[in-house]
Amino acid sequence: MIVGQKEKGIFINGEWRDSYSGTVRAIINPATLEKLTEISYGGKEEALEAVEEAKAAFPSWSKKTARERSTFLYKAYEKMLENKEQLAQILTSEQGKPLTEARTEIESAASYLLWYAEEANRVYGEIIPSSKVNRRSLVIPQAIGVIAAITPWNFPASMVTRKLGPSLAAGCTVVLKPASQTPLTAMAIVKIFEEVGLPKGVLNLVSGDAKGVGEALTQSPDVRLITFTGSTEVGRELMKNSAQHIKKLSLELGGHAPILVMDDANLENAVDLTLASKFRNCGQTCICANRVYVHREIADSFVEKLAVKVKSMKIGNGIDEATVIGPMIDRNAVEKAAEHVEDAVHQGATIITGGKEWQGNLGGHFYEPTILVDVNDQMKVMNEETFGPVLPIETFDSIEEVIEKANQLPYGLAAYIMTESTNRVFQLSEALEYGIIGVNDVFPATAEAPFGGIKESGFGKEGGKEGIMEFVEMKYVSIGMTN
Ligand SMILES: NC(=O)C1=CN([C@@H]2O[C@H](COP(=O)(O)OP(=O)(O)OC[C@H]3O[C@@H](n4cnc5c(N)ncnc54)[C@H](O)[C@@H]3O)[C@@H](O)[C@H]2O)C=CC1
Ligand SMILES: O=C(O)[C@H](O)CS(=O)(=O)O
Repeated sequence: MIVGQKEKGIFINGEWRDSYSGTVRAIINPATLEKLTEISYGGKEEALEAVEEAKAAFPSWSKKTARERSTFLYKAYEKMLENKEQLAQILTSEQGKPLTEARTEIESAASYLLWYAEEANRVYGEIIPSSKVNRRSLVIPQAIGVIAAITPWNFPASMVTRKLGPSLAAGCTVVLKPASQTPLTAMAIVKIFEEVGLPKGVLNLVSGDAKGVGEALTQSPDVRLITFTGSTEVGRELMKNSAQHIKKLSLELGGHAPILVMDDANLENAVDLTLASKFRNCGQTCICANRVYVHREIADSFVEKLAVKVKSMKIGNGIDEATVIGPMIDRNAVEKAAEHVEDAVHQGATIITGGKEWQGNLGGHFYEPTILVDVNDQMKVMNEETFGPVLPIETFDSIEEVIEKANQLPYGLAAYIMTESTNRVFQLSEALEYGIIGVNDVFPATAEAPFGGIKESGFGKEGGKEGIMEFVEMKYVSIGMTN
């Protein structure tokens, strides 16, 4: 589904708006480079106005009962599923992922609204048994206030609802800034909340210049928390700029996930899971495998089986139901993947398959799915997040060696273990320095579980009972009893 010739990418206090400057931004299909539409595109001025309206809406929204807030989330959940196909078409058109993946993302995104429609009603306070006979001690949960949500282009639906679900459920009001490459999906989700009657000012959207909008959101004392998903570099900048007002943050940043294929792994399963992890969304996910360590004794068989499957994957326009590998988001992304391959080959790596831009006739940003062997730990692909369809495979001999290698980077988002040994499950899960561990599973993200990284992959949780507590202050009330 292609949207109209011009859309409004700014929604403030219940009104879709043009930008003050009249600026518009073209939204491009990464598979064909065709212009989908143009949207009004704001900046600092629009962001500050959105914060003002969110602040004005906060008292009434936060004073609604949890059940009342929950109802809006549940209705939005139902509407997302009713409009799944249209939302998936919009998502694929602007982001590029295969339609099959886009449909799955819409379902996943909706599940976060359902989960927090339920969790809204389970944010409990506490009465603490007092140590003094004439004092009562209470802890009461309260919404933090106005929050800013800044989201990336790789999951334009689920990254939005992972933040809207818990923040709205907690009673916060929101200013949302979607990625400039993929605003249409976020706009469609905001339209759903508008259709279910979310009060004006509770949810505001500002598509616009990242620096200007970012500056407004970090420097406004009225924004009490920024929830951000994106690169570690931008996360670092947001931390610095938020220090002035001691602003709370929740940061889902970059990753460099290792897959550890142990000698006792179910080999067929390990091959299938590695393929699925690495090449989902053309490798443009923060928790996809960025490197594989495979035990030396099974390495040749693992690489051979994997290569056969990689070579069979259909590359093309995501809107084509048969497509498995869609385009990358932009030219820079293709060049980063190519740079990692060129650097690895220069340092002695061997290309088993891929290793070049796809020469299809679609005109977009395509890179062939690539497997590298004979790699070493000095290569860029083994140290920098590739965020593309390139998989370096290194062998190891001992469990001690592979733990050391897996933990040697500053990232700590997700790691995966392929083993049939219960002992190894616990030995490795406890030794690996990551916020998320998948054991014979490479799709750990789910609404009922806390998703988040450690080290330079950020902090804070999205999903689970923990996810809503990011948006709640636990206030201690001490009451003296008069005799
Ligand atoms: N941990 C996670 O879940 C995810 C991490 N990432 C990481 O992000 C990178 C690629 O995704 P991108 O969207 O290009 O990341 P990015 O960090 O450049 O952009 C993410 C969002 O931040 C905004 N932004 C950029 N500079 C900003 C600033 N100075 N102030 C405020 N907002 C700003 C962008 O417009 C976008 O909305 C990769 O390194 C990837 O690993 C991306 C998606 C998910
Ligand atoms: O940003 C991402 O890569 C997502 O977090 C991946 S997932 O959690 O949706 O699987």
